[in-house]
Amino acid sequence: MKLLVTGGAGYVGSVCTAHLLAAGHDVTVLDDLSTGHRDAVPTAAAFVEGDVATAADDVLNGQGFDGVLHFAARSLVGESVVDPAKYWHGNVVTSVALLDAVRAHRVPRLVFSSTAATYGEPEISPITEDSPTRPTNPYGATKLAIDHAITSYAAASGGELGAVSLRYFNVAGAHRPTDGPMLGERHTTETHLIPLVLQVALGEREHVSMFGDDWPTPDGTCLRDYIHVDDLAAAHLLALDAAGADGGHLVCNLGNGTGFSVREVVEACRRVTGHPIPAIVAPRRAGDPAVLVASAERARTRLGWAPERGDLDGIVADAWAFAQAMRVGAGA
Ligand SMILES: NC(=O)c1ccc[n+]([C@@H]2O[C@H](COP(=O)([O-])OP(=O)(O)OC[C@H]3O[C@@H](n4cnc5c(N)ncnc54)[C@H](O)[C@@H]3O)[C@@H](O)[C@H]2O)c1
Ligand SMILES: O=c1ccn([C@@H]2O[C@H](COP(=O)(O)OP(=O)(O)O[C@H]3O[C@H](CO)[C@@H](O)[C@H](O)[C@H]3O)[C@@H](O)[C@H]2O)c(=O)[nH]1
Repeated sequence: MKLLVTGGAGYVGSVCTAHLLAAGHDVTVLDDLSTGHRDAVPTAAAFVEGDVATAADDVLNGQGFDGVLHFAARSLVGESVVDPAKYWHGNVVTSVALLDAVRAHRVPRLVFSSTAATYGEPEISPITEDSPTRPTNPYGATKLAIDHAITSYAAASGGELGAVSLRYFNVAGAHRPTDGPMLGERHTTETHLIPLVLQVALGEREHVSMFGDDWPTPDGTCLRDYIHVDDLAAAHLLALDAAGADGGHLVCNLGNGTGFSVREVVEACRRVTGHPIPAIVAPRRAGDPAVLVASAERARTRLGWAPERGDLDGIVADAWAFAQAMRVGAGA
């Protein structure tokens, strides 16, 4: 298929681009490099530097694209609380402009990066797609708004547009291609647990802070469902097929269905790196739910997806290999 990948210079988008290319698809990446990296775009992909809000229409015009995978977004929870305009414009306004371009140029498939943050504090665990959606921060609210917009555009298309929203839980790990450099998480402003813990092992920070040890969980630290980025990419390939099948809008969670605590993640990082990784207990982080674990039953039944890389040490080992490769690449 001829595919447009927005945000393909970012963490998840670059790994998915590598998988799409390996599966034989023809990929164009559209990215404004606001948080992404030009050298993360696999060389076999075409690259257009630009803002999705203003450039997507031109890129799609008359080119016969078979599908769009929309990863481009602002995605820092804390930043969304202090600067909501950046999120309502950068995520919602941008995505509506993309939907208009998809409709105008009759692109038949859309796969969207949604998030577990659309659910907010869950009432039951694991979280199914029928759980209440009550986001606790603007980031989650903007992603939920985009999901609603996609539902209405798909419904109004008379079957011309089929869409799948994939609600990722905690994406982690890195991609080891058979050729080319590793692809992984390389955020200038890093807030995610695993890369932060690994920065301690690299000697880039003295300790990791565990945000709260008095949560209602077995060891008092938060539980999250960590999913390997390669498993996530595999789901995108399946979602492309599903989006083309019968129009409409399908929403699927992507996670392993197992929660690991912050303490367990730190211990896994100690095992994998051999570094003692000092950890201190810090106050709770505002907006954090105690437990976020996915039921991915719908992705299994509707997409035929089965994650294969759920082992926490394996996920951390790939993230560690990537972190070390980046350090060597930077001349450290
Ligand atoms: N990483 C996770 O754990 C996680 C979890 C749930 C959902 N998601 C979603 O997955 C997607 C990818 O996340 P990521 O971690 O790879 O983030 P990322 O910041 O690494 O990648 C986002 C990419 O989009 C680009 N971009 C942003 N706004 C743009 C715009 N208006 N026009 C063109 N390019 C633009 C950035 O330059 C970057 O390359 C996001 O939509 C995010 O909300 C991520
Ligand atoms: O220095 C740190 C960083 C994080 N944490 C904790 O580690 C867990 C995971 O945090 P983080 O890696 O920041 O991910 P989340 O806040 O769970 O959010 C991610 O996972 C969500 C789905 O579960 C997605 O919606 C979001 O987009 C994505 O950023 C949380 O309990 C944090 O409180 C710490 O204790 N110390």
